[in-house]
Amino acid sequence: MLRVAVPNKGSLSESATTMLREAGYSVRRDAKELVLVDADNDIEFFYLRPRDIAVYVGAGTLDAGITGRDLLLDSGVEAHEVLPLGFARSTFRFAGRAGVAGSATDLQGRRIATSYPGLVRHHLAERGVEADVVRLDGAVETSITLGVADVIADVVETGTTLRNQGLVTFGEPILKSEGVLIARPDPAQPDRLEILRRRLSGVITARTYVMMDYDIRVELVDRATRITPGIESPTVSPLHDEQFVAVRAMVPRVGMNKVMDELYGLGARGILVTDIAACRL
Ligand SMILES: Nc1ncnc2c1ncn2[C@@H]1O[C@H](COP(=O)(O)OP(=O)(O)OP(=O)(O)O)[C@@H](O)[C@H]1O
Ligand SMILES: O=P(O)(O)OC[C@H]1O[C@H](OP(=O)(O)OP(=O)(O)O)[C@H](O)[C@@H]1O
Ligand SMILES: [Mg+2]
Repeated sequence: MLRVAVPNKGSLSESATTMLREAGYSVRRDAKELVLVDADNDIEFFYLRPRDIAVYVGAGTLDAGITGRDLLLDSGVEAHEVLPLGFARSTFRFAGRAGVAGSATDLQGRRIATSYPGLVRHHLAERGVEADVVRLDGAVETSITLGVADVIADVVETGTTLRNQGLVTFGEPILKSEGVLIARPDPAQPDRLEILRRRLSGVITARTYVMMDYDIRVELVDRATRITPGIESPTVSPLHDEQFVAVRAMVPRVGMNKVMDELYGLGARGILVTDIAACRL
């Protein structure tokens, strides 16, 4: 049985659970449930604190887990990203009062508050900067007002929290993060892990693409399929009226209306879009 860690709280939790449900796995119904066996799929889920997940996977106690890229790198454990999952997207950045610093190299001897000391120390060490890293659990943005730090390094999504504290980012982003599936470099059950990876990847594809169908005159089918090339190649089927064919192709959800406009302009009719419930490419 594959043993997999799932975030039980925070920004990753709901999206991770939704993705597992869409991938056909059982998910817990009660937030007090910490372990869930999905016997049908030969998998056992452990609901853990997001920060602890990389630790369990790195130690080999669990085969795989869903966590944030920033949390994985901060932990410094020997586990690697198997699949980026596209949710809980954020950047990890330095911030402070306007003008306090322009880049990481201005931070020599300064106090930096963060919940990700491993990530920050590594970033500074790479640049030969020695600074005083102050580890805090959260609400890091307040630490400057309260006088325990000169700058912070924290997760930024919309930037609202920073703005509310009168802070601005500076320097290059330290990291771009999102939810990721992680595993040991030499997983104990590679075949089972691959099934999990493929199922989650299928959910991402099903969310990213729609299925588009339309009818087009035979002589225009080459031009039409250049607009909708599909993944491998579009399906072209004969119609009862031999002057027309039906075309079916996967199209990126983003921009699908533009594609429909172009097809209609070319003469396609009966253009239909349907959601993809699940897929394996
Ligand atoms: N506002 C946010 N937008 C997107 N991702 C976020 C945000 N805040 C945290 N994250 C991501 O969530 C993960 C952190 O997990 P954590 O449990 O600390 O989440 P959290 O939302 O900060 O939880 P908590 O409510 O306990 O503070 C990291 O991968 C981080 O990048
Ligand atoms: O750029 P924004 O959209 O404002 O989001 C970023 C904020 O969200 C997270 O905080 P969270 O709410 O998890 O609180 P925490 O600091 O206690 O973890 C993160 O630590 C930032 O503070
Ligand atoms: Mg938080």
